[in-house]
Amino acid sequence: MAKLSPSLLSANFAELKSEIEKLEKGGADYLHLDVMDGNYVPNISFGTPIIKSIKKITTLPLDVHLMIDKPERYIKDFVDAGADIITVHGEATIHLHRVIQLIKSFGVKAGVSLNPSTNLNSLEYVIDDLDLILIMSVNPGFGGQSFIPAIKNKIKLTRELIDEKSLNIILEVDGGVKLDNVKEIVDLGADLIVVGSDIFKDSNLELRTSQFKTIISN
Ligand SMILES: O=C(CO)[C@@H](O)[C@H](O)COP(=O)(O)O
Ligand SMILES: [Fe+2]
Repeated sequence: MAKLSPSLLSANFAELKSEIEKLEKGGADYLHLDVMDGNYVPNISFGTPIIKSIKKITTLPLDVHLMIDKPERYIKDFVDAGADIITVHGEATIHLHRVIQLIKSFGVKAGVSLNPSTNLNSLEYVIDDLDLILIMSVNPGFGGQSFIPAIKNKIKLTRELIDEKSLNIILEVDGGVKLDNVKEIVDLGADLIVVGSDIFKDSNLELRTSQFKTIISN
C-alpha cells in the first residue's frame, strides 16, 4: 500500500500549524519538506529553523528533500532539526557515497533523488546503501509544474530494479502528481507519493488529503 507525503512548499506558512493538523486528519503519512538554496535550484524556500518548529508540532516523520549544493555541509544541522529521511541529489555533491554514509551515521534514512534527465544507472554503486530513491517527475525548484510523461518508464524500471535485487528501498515520486494521475503512478510501483499544489489548491485540505489517501490505498 502506497503512502502519502504532502509537500508543504505550497502551504500557507502563516497558518502552518492548522494546515499540518488538517493534513494529519486527512491521513498524511509523512511531511515532505523541500529545502531549496537558490543555487542548486533557482528558488529559495526554507531551512532548519522552520523544520525545527515543524518537528515540535507533529509526530509525522519528516521527509526532507535537500535541493542544495554540497549538502554534506548541512547534514548534521538537518538531523538536529528533526529530519527522519534526508534525500540529496547526486549532482549536488562530488562525494555522493560519502554523503549517504554520513546521513546513515546519524541513524537517519538516506535517499538519493534523480532529476528527470538523470539515468537510473547513476545509482549502480550506491543502491545497496540506500533507504529511498526519489524519482523527480518535474525539474526541481518549483511546485505546480506538470508531470513529465517520460518519467513513467523510469518509475517502472526503478521498481523492477528494487524488486530484482530484493532491496528494502522506498520508491518515492515527486512532482506534478494530481488526483487524476496518482493511481497510474502507484500502479507503476511507487511506494511514497509527494503531492504539493494539488492538495493545497483545495480550501478543504483535510478532505483533499483523504481523497488522495483513498486512491493510493486501494
Ligand atoms: O521537490 C519539489 C519541487 O522541486 C516538489 O516536492 C514539489 O513541491 C511538489 O509540488 P507539486 O508538483 O506537487 O505541486
Ligand atoms: Fe520535493
